[in-house]
Amino acid sequence: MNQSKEQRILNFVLQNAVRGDPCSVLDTIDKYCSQKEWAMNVGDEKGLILDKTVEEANPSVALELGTYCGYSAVRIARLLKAGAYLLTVEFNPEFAAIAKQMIEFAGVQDKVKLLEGPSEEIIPQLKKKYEVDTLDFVFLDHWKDRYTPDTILLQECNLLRKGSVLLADNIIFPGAPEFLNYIRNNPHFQCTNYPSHLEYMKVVDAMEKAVFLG
Ligand SMILES: Nc1ncnc2c1ncn2CCCCCNC(=O)c1cc(-c2ccc(F)cc2)cc(O)c1O
Ligand SMILES: [Mg+2]
Repeated sequence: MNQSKEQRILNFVLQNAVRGDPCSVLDTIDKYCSQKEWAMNVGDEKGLILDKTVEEANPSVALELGTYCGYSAVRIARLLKAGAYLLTVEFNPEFAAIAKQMIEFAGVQDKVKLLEGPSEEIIPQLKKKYEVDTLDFVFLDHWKDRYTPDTILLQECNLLRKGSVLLADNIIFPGAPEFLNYIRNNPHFQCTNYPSHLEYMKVVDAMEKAVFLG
């Protein structure tokens, strides 16, 4: 059976990146996806915005919705302080299997917990099953029409605290207009827009940061 694109990306990393070196894994994925096959990793340009937001938040507990091949999980985990960890949620079992191998090859597996399933099922389990108190940082990069319901669900489950930082990908392309309207008109969030481009393309995109005010 011929390989999936995600399997080809992983194989290119296994053959060309340096095991245990997260930056080499990120650079190798970016090289493959900009030169050979486009894929929906956050990429190098928006990745810099993600880096700065994570460094500023300096989270003890981070959540990612939408793991895909693990590019942003590696990107976030490499910046986490000792004892801090990332929970990343992936709906698609094939993607989750690829991401698991990518995260292990990069050597960040001790900082990352990969949870398989739909976000709407996993989020309500975070406190009891995964022993989360509150989330310091949340990266939204899954189905764009899940950004709003899952942000509401995070609040309903008391998973946000004063100062929790949300960062959403693809605000312009593919777009999350309903989320933008919700979050920018919500007095409990302080929003900042970061103009950028769609990964590996000249197409305009943006990220939106939303700090929970309690
Ligand atoms: N735990 C969970 N719960 C619910 N859904 C879940 C999930 N875990 C995963 N998913 C399912 C999300 C599948 C991927 C989401 N991301 C995207 O759909 C996405 C698409 C593009 C794109 C751009 C231009 C194009 F021409 C085509 C596509 C770019 C991006 O940066 C994207 O993040
Ligand atoms: Mg994205």
